[in-house]
Amino acid sequence: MASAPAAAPAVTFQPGRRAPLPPRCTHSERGVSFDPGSAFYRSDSAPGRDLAVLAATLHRRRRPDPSAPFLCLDAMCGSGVRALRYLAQAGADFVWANDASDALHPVIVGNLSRFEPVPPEGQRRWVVSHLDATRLLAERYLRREYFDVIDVDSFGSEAEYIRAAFLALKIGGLLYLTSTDWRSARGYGGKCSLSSYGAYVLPVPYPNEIGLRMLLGGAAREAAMLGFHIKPVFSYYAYHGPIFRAMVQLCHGKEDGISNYGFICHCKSCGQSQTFGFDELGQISCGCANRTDATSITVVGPLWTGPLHDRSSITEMLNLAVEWGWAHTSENGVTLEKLLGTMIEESDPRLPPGYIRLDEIASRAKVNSPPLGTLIHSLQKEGYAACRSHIGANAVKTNSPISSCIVVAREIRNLR
Ligand SMILES: C[S@@+](CC[C@H](N)C(=O)[O-])C[C@H]1O[C@@H](n2cnc3c(N)ncnc32)[C@H](O)[C@@H]1O
Repeated sequence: MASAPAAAPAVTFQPGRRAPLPPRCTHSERGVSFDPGSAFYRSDSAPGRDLAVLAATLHRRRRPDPSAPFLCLDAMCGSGVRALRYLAQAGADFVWANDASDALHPVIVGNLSRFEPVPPEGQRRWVVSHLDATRLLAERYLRREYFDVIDVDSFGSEAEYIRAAFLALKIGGLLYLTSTDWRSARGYGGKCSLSSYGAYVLPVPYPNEIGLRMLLGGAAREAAMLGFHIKPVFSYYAYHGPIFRAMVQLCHGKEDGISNYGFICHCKSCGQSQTFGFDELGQISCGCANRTDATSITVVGPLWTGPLHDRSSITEMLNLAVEWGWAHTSENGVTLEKLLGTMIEESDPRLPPGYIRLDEIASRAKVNSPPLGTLIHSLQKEGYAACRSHIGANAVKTNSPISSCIVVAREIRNLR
């Protein structure tokens, strides 16, 4: 067991008084019961927590020294549901649950007490604190207490917490980031995204993928400044909210990460998107057969231009979800089998960033929207990579030119 952090405030029991009674169980996620009380809690976010637990569990099993204590830090824990799930489901040996609001203390302690009612002195499996997340993370770093998994589930932008979180993370550890800052992430005002994320973003037809790529780009930049690079485990856009989430692994060496940090160019004329590195900035153009000029091209970035997910990790997460009986059940309308299955397809290295919406294909082809499954199948028969996007419901991810999508859409129309 790693030393239980010395400065931990919070889990105190006054002599002669009982420990806080666990609150009533009003909620349950994958068999773990808790009560959100007055904390901010969204049941819609349960799939995002499922993904975190699956990835954390696999990370615990895969570590070079699996006998070392597995330490998690939930920097903005709300009710403590994630901390509880990291303990109860991901097999964490120790969890630090923090939330700036001390009014949530009885809620968090009550929920974690369910897992271990009274932590024996010196063997605490969990502590609760009420500090600003950046201060907590910086203090852990200064005390050389590093964590295997750090979870930053912020309101709005996550950008200000990333560096402190990386400092408190073990090399090879996982950082789970959340942003609900959808206005700047989607490009509603390039200057807004520039000040928040250091990326100039204007609207393109796949704004929610851009939001994920900005999140990853910020993490890549901060990691590189500290001498590391990131590997995305998964990136997840949730429609409710909307919410952008990404889990990244902190890896040795900075060069690899920066090779996936650049610009995306979208051509309004032909509908295609391409990536460009910093050394290609002067050559940005579409080169499509349509007549293009500067006004037909939108350039966004710098942001993450590499893969959104690690295919082997996602595949193992799906296998684990099947093993645990989580894959086919859904309490919130999202089935992990479908979500992770789509993410596996999205990980095809032949696929460029972005997706093409069916209504855009239909409008260019001057036909009704083709059925998505039929379109994907037809494009694959033509030799293209094509799949659904978990980010855009009525959209296809493909390396085919939009002109081929138009031809295929017309063929489908003629067959009907
Ligand atoms: C989105 S909620 C967390 C929800 C929780 N993680 C869950 O999965 O149910 C964000 C929480 O962060 C807390 N918070 C906001 N700013 C903070 C900060 N700077 N440091 C620590 N906690 C903060 C809020 O009190 C709130 O409970």
